[in-house]
Formats: sequence, structure tokens, C-alpha cells
Amino acid sequence: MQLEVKALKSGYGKVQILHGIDLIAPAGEITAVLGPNGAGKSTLMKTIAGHLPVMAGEIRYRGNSLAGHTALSICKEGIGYVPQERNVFAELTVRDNLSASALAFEGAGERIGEVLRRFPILGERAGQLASTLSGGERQTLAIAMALVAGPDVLILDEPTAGLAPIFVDRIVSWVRELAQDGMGVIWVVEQNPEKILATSGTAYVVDAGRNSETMAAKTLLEPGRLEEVLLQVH
Ligand SMILES: Nc1ncnc2c1ncn2[C@@H]1O[C@H](COP(=O)(O)OP(=O)(O)OP(=O)(O)O)[C@@H](O)[C@H]1O
Repeated sequence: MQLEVKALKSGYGKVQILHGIDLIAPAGEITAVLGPNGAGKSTLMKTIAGHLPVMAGEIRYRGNSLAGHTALSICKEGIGYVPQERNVFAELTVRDNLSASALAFEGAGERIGEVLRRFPILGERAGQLASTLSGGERQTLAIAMALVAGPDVLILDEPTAGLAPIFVDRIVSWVRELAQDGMGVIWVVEQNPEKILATSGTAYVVDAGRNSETMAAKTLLEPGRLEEVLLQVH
């Protein structure tokens, strides 16, 4: 069971940003996506999640094409998406954020307790407004909200950007556990990608809306390799 993107073109209105992206995200693996600012990484994630229309190409999951599906139906197919920004309801409590996320999904209410146990940091703050959470706590809540829907694939857009190292470690290890349990994960990596690259399968480098290079993620940990790959794209 894998998610497959083929020759994907997409953008905003008439402005085309992706010019034919290929990517495969297998179950049970973390697939890393990296590239310079403005390369189109978030645009790719938004398109897979159904927040932007497919202009051309394909997104296939479980043998079905997802093109033309709404964001909600893609979520119901089992693809969870945690956007980079505005990913929680600030004026709701932690528990109400999880309940809101559960509304559209059968059986999701029961997963709230499970998620609160998996993330004790949220269990302790269940009655607290999301606006009062730290950056790391908020990001944990955003991931937990996606998990309440019971996804098989999780798309994380720079989930550890700007977080304290302790939260980076926690989130990396939670996500690693999810992948070990069989979930497919697409992780858009940020400036300090070593921790996630060390535990990822394939890394896709994107530049100017196109695939630039694809390699085993661990090879990017060789001295100087990451800089080399990212510099080449300029
Ligand atoms: N809502 C929008 N309307 C028009 N253009 C947009 C919109 N959002 C992003 N873009 C443009 O699309 C291009 C790709 O942006 P995108 O956010 O996908 O890049 P990215 O690789 O995720 O960058 P970053 O690493 O900075 O997050 C950029 O040129 C950006 O200005």
C-alpha cells in the first residue's frame, strides 16, 4: 500500500508551481522531501491532501486516483495532513480540538483517549486553550488531530521547524514509532534535517517545482553531501 505521485502539476489559480513531480511514499517508511525555500514542497503537500487542484498528472493511493477528490474525502481515504501553519483552533481547548477533528470520522471519538495516552503532554493539558500551548505542544496537538482520523499515511509539512531540540527528538521518535507500526509518512524537512534523515527511507530533493535528485536519505548524512545537494539546485 503506497502513495504514488506521477508527473504532478499544480499551483495557485493560473500560476503553475509544480511542473511534473514524481514521488513514492511506501507504507512503514518515512519519505523525506527537501529543497530550497519556495521550491514547491508545501504546494506538493497541499495538492496531495486535496487543498489545491491537480492541473495534470496523477496521485494514486490503494490503486485509485485521488485527482478531483475533496480534502475531506482524501482524509477519509486514510491520508492525514498536518499543514505548516494554522493547524489548530487557537480558541478551543486541546480536547475540543481533538473532538472537532474527530467529527467527520467514524470511530474517531474513541481514538481521542488513545491519542491522549500516546501524547501524555496533551493529556496533561486537555482542558487548556490551544492558544496557550508552547510551539512544540501545539505541533504535537496538530499531529494528534490528524491521528484521530486514523490515517494510514501522514503528511507532515516541516513539523519541527523552530522547535526546541527536546521537541524535535520527541516528534521524530513518535513519528518513527508510527512508521514502525506500518504508517507511511511524508516529512517535509527543514533546516536541521539530520535526525529525520537518519530514520528515513528515500529523500526527494525538489527545486523550482521539479524533482532535482532522489536518493537514500541516509546518504545525505555523509559529510558535506547535504550542502552539496542543496547548493546544486541554485
Ligand atoms: N497562495 C499562494 N498564491 C500564489 N502563490 C503562492 C501561494 N503560496 C505559495 N505560493 C508560491 O508558490 C511557490 C512555492 O511555494 P511553497 O510554499 O510550496 O514552497 P516551499 O518549498 O514549501 O517553501 P518553504 O521552504 O519556504 O516553506 C513560491 O514561489 C510561493 O511564493
